[in-house]
Amino acid sequence: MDIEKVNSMDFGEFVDVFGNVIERCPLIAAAVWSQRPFSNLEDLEKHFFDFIDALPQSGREGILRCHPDLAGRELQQGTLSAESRREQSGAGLASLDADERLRLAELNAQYRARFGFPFVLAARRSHRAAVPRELARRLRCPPAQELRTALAEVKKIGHLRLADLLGTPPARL
Ligand SMILES: NC(=O)NC1=NC(=O)NC1=O
Repeated sequence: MDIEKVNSMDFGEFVDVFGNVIERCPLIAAAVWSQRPFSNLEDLEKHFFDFIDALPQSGREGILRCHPDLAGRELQQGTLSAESRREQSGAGLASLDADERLRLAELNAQYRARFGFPFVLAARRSHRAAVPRELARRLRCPPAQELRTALAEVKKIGHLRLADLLGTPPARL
């Protein structure tokens, strides 16, 4: 899809296509639409990211809270968004054994209890062995730093989803 096609979209089509670039946050696409025309993918992506960066802390934390856990209940129940299911399965998280799943659930619960939002990581840039290791490492970070780290992961996920939608190779993040 080229940027001219994006710029020609009406509101409904734009939100249909880009509404889940940031997981379960169609509001962001709904807001970014009014910034058209976009000069290219980078410009479109910048508007998504600028919207996130301009939110108050409660809004940025809210974006994180819209993310399903990695290898969590939603993956088991098949209620993930298509994008999340592809990303989590691609990282091998759908084929964890019971012990691995339990360990991740425990770490996710500790993380959420400490920070008040779920652990978010760009699964396509990770793999099943690295997830618990990265979660355990980040669990020890100061909250302000961890909020920044988690949002950087949201942007990596958003970048990869936008690159898929526009058919452009993703940057090496
Ligand atoms: N909590 C998460 O990190 N969730 C996710 N990361 C991804 O890359 N896809 C997800 O659903």
